[in-house]
Amino acid sequence: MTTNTALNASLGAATPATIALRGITKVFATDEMETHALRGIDLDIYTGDFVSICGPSGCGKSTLLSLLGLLDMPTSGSYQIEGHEVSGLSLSEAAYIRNEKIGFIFQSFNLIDELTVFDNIALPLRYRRTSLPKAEIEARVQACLQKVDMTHRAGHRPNQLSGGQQQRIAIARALVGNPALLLVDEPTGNLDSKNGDAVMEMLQQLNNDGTTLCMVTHDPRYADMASRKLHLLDGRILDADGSPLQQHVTLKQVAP
Ligand SMILES: Nc1ncnc2c1ncn2[C@@H]1O[C@H](COP(=O)(O)OP(=O)(O)OP(=O)(O)O)[C@@H](O)[C@H]1O
Repeated sequence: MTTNTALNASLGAATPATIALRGITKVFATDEMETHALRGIDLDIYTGDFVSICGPSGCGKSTLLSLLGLLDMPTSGSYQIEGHEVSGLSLSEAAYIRNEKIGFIFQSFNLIDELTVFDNIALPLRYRRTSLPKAEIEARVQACLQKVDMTHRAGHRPNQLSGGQQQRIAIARALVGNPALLLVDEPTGNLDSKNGDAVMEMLQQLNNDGTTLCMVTHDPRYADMASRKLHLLDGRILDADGSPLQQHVTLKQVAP
């Protein structure tokens, strides 16, 4: 612990949020119309949180996840990751931060069938600006394969695996870069209930072990597994569940 950290801890100072959104809006404009997909989102996510995002079709869930993942930029507002403003980054800077800080798990597993399971998981590390030694890549991939209990399938191709197994490989790929935030979009959408439950148990375990998660889901059972539930309607956060356990997640209702 550094001197400053120790001092802050002893003074009970608030830890800065890993993710801090302030007044985030997103407008999609065409010649004919403007769609206000997000209308002022304030949200703090701290290390170790598990946040779920629910809401009806078209309320802005995917848009919010895209902004959090730096796949798109807000129309206005501030977005900080670990204290660094990222809302105005160029495409290449955004790609760099995304690869270093954020892991993605999608409904469709988005694995590459031409590569082995091992190489799929190693891919984010191979795209890093600073290349890692081969031995470190090997060690990290093996550790992630172990986490998802898929070591025995390292040499297989994704299309030789079941859907549940493919999602576990996608989870390993998302984890391999030690992301500050794991963004999860309908992780069980392509799975039967047994495999869906197994994937959710795995995500819950990762969160118990310290991984920070933000997940979009339509399934209320899975949303309830989160430590904090966000409800979106028409581009606004409606309410928080008020759980006393997670008071460090700050949600604000934003006036129209
Ligand atoms: N690229 C785009 N261009 C124009 N409008 C868009 C674009 N992407 C999203 N929208 C609009 O923004 C609003 C929010 O869309 P978004 O995909 O975030 O909703 P969602 O809550 O994820 O919906 P679903 O649950 O159906 O996936 C919708 O009205 C949608 O039509």
